[in-house]
Amino acid sequence: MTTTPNQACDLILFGTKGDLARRKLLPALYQLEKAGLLCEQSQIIGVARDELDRSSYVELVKTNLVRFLKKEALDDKVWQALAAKLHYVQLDMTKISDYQKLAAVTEPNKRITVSYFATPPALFGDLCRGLAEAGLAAEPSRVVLEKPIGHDLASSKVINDQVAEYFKESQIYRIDHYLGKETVLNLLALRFANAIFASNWDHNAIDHVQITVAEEVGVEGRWSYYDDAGQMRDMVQNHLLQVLSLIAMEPPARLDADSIRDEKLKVLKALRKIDQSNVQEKTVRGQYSAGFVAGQAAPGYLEEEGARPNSKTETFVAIKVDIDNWRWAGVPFYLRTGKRMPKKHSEVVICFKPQPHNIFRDTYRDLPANKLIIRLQPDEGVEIQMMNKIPGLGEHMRLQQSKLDLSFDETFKSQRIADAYERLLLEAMLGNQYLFVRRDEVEQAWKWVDSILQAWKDSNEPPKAYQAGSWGPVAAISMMARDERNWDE
Ligand SMILES: NC(=O)C1=CN([C@@H]2O[C@H](COP(=O)(O)OP(=O)(O)OC[C@H]3O[C@@H](n4cnc5c(N)ncnc54)[C@H](OP(=O)(O)O)[C@@H]3O)[C@@H](O)[C@H]2O)C=CC1
Ligand SMILES: O=C1O[C@H](COP(=O)(O)O)[C@@H](O)[C@H](O)[C@H]1O
Repeated sequence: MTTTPNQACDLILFGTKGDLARRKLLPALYQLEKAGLLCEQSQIIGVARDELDRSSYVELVKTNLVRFLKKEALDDKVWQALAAKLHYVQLDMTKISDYQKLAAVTEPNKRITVSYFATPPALFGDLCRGLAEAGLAAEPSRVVLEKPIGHDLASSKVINDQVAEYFKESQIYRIDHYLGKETVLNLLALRFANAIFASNWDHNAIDHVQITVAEEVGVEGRWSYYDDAGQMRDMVQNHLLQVLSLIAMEPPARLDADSIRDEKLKVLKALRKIDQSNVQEKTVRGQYSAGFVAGQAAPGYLEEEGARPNSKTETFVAIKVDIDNWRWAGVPFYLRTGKRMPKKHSEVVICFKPQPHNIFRDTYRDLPANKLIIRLQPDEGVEIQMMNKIPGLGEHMRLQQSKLDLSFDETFKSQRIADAYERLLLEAMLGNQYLFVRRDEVEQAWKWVDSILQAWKDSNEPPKAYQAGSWGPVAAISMMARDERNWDE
């Protein structure tokens, strides 16, 4: 796998004035420049509808960077190097003839064209056709597609077909930004570079798994997009199922894109169907009402800016997932994700089975089982909860639950944790597909999710209310309690 920026690219940022480009992509490119990871000959070509000359675009990018570079001032030397790579092309993405304008700045014989679609997916078909007509679709050019790839299986197939008309699968990079997160990538290291876990990673040793992705934010001014999507499409169909797949997959033969993606796909195919017959037992959907988050009053979902009264869109989902294969027989994976929860907090908890025989039973009737806690964000790290003897004479074997805590901050002090988009942009420019999602994965995930969405629709039940600043509806706690378990908090 290549790890140095030895390929010169024409990186075309379609939607360069949009929210994603401003908040994430341009700051990520700045960080790559700062780390010396952009090839000197590369160009970054912003594309939008507005008439702008190059210097106005450069100024605009600078203003954005000053605003969105977290906790750091713009370094003039880095900025100059980045600014030298910037170009701007005005075009209407729905007008195929407009794409010829790209010919003035791109040079596919000299640099690999990497087109990043930071636009609504409804434009992907036009974008592909436009690029093809401008001679920018032939190999080795690549396209990077932002989520959502569709609204359900059928619409996702339409988008994938439109793209496939002009680009081969090996040219297509579907973003799931969770795959670019340091801690999500570390799941591969944790599982496959440590024999201690490899031999304990199945139904013999593990009782159940919990995956929590809690967000403190609400819908952040995106009500109309979000109301159409809901937390299931926005977070579960992509991010949570990708994390679940990495936790549950069989060891891939190699660290290459298709070896990993083949194994993830097998997990997705093994997910037990949830439909009308079991949706009540296996899922909880919630919607936040007004409350307090981090000490601040927070409006309910229906009082957010742009809200439509009576919306039944869910902002919280909990699901008990069964994976019908040999490794995970009888080991439920509990997923939960929601907006306006008490804090931003994402973790995977591997809850091991208790000891088969308790020699401390005279003093400790139930010994707490071991837990492996993988903190995805913030406060990234890995923790093992285990029992220890409290040092001391006299008293007979007093035990205490203690933890081995590997905090990334502490352990890798001098290492900055890169934002997911930095890694993903870099890998796309280098041509490494292993952190991007293959078409069959996306479609399999939709197939599973569609069945739940249909069952919810058929049941016509409104989502259960939970107060902003809480951990979701009581029903999510009851779902665990029915199995005599509880969420790790
Ligand atoms: N924002 C985020 O945090 C995330 C976004 N995404 C996805 O990324 C994509 C972009 O999102 P976001 O940046 O928020 O969206 P925005 O609406 O903020 O930006 C979309 C951009 O596309 C441009 N555009 C739309 N139609 C045309 C057209 N016909 N011709 C030329 N330009 C056009 C818009 O230009 P103009 O300025 O002229 O309107 C705008 O700059 C979406 O698919 C979204 O779901 C995914 C994850 C997170
Ligand atoms: O894709 C999305 O992700 C964000 C959460 O991302 P994170 O990196 O902050 O965990 C979510 O807020 C957004 O609604 C969704 O579209």
